[in-house]
Amino acid sequence: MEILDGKKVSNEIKDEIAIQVAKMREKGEKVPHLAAILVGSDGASLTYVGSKVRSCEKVGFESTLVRMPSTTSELELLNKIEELNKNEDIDGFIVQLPLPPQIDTQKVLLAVDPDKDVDGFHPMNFGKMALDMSTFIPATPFGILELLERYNVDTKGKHTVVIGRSHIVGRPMSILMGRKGWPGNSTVTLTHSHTKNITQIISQADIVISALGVPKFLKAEMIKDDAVIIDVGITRVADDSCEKGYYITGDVDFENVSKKASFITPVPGGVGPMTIAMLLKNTLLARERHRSRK
Ligand SMILES: Nc1nc(=O)c2c([nH]1)NC[C@@H]1CN(c3ccc(C(=O)N[C@@H](CCC(=O)O)C(=O)O)cc3)C=[N+]21
Repeated sequence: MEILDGKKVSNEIKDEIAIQVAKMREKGEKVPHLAAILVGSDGASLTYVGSKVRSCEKVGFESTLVRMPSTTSELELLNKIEELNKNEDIDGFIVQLPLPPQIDTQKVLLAVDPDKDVDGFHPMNFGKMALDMSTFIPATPFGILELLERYNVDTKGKHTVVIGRSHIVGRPMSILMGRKGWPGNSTVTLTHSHTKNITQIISQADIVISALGVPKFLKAEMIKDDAVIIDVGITRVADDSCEKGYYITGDVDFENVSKKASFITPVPGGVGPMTIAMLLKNTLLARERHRSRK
């Protein structure tokens, strides 16, 4: 069994990006600028936005964090998005999800200029991704493809079962694994809460991508020998004996499943750090596009 080490690969990617940014600086070029809007102060969002800002500093990007109170109205947020859309110094920005209930998430994601949508959530980018991948691929699916590629995981003709059909992971992942090319050319089953006989379907999978958010949902007896396991689930479990007062766990019962799998991503240290690294890659792409237009 081989660990798909997201922490190691994300650091390699950040080192590669840092070298590119240093060259831009030497040539006196503008360096990439990533902004994030955080509405409210949800613990997990603060952690993730924090690591995004720290990663920007590590690779030499400019970064801007816009904090807005959890009482922010939809109109106030839409106005802020319009401001960032127009701000030529900002190459890409994200609106950290989830948003408070008074704000319509779909409306917000549609308001982001697709040209700055480094999350790849805008329908325009989703459509292009499905066509020819010529644009921002959502960071988590992009990170999974990168891991499969770096570890040379065979996906051609394999049966991939995606568990969970979220807009930001499950649905794009099912399209990307079924596309022409590698990693891809896989036969994909997208499962969800209405899927019948889900355990029977999972038992046939060569590759399982679990993006459910249900701790230890995937048990060893559910998968076949040598399956490739990608754990996207990241759930915080309160535990006072832990330093941070919680520990995080994935959808996969890692200890037992790893005894049967051929490849497996750990949580933490797997898909999570890759999400950050690929967001930086998308921001670099945005900068290169803006520079070539000048
Ligand atoms: N507009 C938007 N874009 C996102 O990409 C986005 C989002 N909203 N909302 C939430 C999800 C989740 N997400 C993660 C990023 C990093 C880790 C990560 O670095 N996890 C570490 C552990 C971090 C910890 O200690 O909790 C790991 O898995 O090793 C996890 C999850 C990005 N998301």
